[in-house]
Amino acid sequence: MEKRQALVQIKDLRQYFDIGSGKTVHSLNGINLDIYAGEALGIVGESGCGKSTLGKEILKINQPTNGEILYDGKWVAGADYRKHRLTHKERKEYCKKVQVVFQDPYSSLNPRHTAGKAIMRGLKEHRICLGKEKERTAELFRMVGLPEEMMNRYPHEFSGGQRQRICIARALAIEPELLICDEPISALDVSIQSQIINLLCRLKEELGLTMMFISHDLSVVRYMCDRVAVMYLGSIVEIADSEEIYTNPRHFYTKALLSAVMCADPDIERV
Ligand SMILES: Nc1ncnc2c1ncn2[C@@H]1O[C@H](COP(=O)(O)OP(=O)(O)OP(=O)(O)O)[C@@H](O)[C@H]1O
Repeated sequence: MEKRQALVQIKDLRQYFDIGSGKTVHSLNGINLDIYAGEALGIVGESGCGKSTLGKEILKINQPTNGEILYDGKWVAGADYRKHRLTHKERKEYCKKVQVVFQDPYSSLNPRHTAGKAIMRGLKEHRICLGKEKERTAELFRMVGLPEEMMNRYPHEFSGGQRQRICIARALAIEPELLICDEPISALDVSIQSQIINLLCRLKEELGLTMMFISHDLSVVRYMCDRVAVMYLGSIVEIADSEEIYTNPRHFYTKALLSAVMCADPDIERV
């Protein structure tokens, strides 16, 4: 069978942070990972194992210490950035293809901008629906389950769940191919977490999105994702289809994660 090319190819990615006094944090220790078009890939692992750092590498927020990231077969990020330098246009095109929804919807929104403006800015920046930004914003509001009349409200006038819906609409406004969701429900009230999960599942299907879903909530990942990568101390220790991971975990850390909550071994030196 012909091997399909991944949408995102991550090759030997390392991220070391110099934190002063001669100390270095090894956040990513040689990640090799493929993300396929149309799939929902879960990234799980306990706090501090490098999940968000991995997302930030794909978003080009961090500059990797080693390794590279290819998107659609083309270099987009890596340690060797001098050799591959992206033009402004290429960088902008890439940023359009990959969008993010962060954990805290409140700090993700500018308190001085109405929800409508937050979305219209992105449309204007990327010249999407030129001249019809307002109509498109209203459509995006409806798409995420908010009445369009709410466009003129400010972030503090929304509930946490509604704010996260605005952040999702803002990300989708740019018409991304890959949506990185970094703990999108962990700051929300338990009662509305499932609403946001259902919304993300529906939008993924409707829009044919590829999704990277970062979470420490294993049940949510099982529900949402086709495949799951388990991270431990900056490395991926196991990756498999969701059901396989949950019914037949192979790595000791995956088993531990599933059976209970386990602390990282304090004897393993990270710093
Ligand atoms: N810019 C930075 N400078 C220094 N250290 C950093 C930086 N970013 C991340 N780290 C460190 O890298 C490690 C991994 O952090 P990361 O945020 O990726 O973990 P995580 O798995 O997403 O955790 P959580 O689930 O709590 O969000 C942590 O030890 C963190 O302190």
